[in-house]
Amino acid sequence: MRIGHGFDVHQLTENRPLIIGGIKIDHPKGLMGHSDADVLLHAASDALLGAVGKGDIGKHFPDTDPAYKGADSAQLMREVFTMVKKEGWQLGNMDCTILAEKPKMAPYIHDIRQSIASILDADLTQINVKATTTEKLGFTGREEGIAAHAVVLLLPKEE
Ligand SMILES: Nc1ccn([C@@H]2O[C@H](COP(=O)(O)O)[C@@H](O)[C@H]2O)c(=O)n1
Ligand SMILES: C[C@@]1(CO)OP(=O)(O)OP(=O)(O)OC[C@H]1O
Repeated sequence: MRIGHGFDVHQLTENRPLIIGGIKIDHPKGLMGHSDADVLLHAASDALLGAVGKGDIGKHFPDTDPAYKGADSAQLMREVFTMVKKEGWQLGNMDCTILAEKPKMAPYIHDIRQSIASILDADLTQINVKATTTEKLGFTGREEGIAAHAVVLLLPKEE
């Protein structure tokens, strides 16, 4: 088995949609980035790449490449998971944490889990997503940005 961890941060800004885990969230600000800035899918993709020793998404989809301007992070994660499967691995489970003072993520958690499960061709029970504030402390507490962590366990693919 293999384990991987991913972490990502994006700055909150006006005039951008807020997309987390492939789901559009109702909020006056969105995340800034070269792609759609989906902080959770970036952390999850990095966890998958970490587990198979293949670097991070910035290495595979550089933020200097115009091809990835406005990119759909769900599509990038599908490509990452294809690499994982080619290496002979299947998903065991994934656990994610979103760090955000606002908005309240609870109403979106089920949809986000479903969205990640669909990208990874997984059962809902293999994907856990949770959120925490940082009690108004730090850049997330000041609502300057949102961060996400993800941990993944991979198992050898059955023949
Ligand atoms: N953006 C967030 C942050 C937290 N939650 C939920 O609220 C609970 C309490 O958060 P604390 O930071 O005070 O521990 C947390 O366990 C989450 O269920 C949320 O939905 N959205
Ligand atoms: C997703 C990519 C795509 O160019 O760009 P960003 O949206 O800037 O995201 P980040 O996590 O800063 O870097 C990873 C890049 O691969």
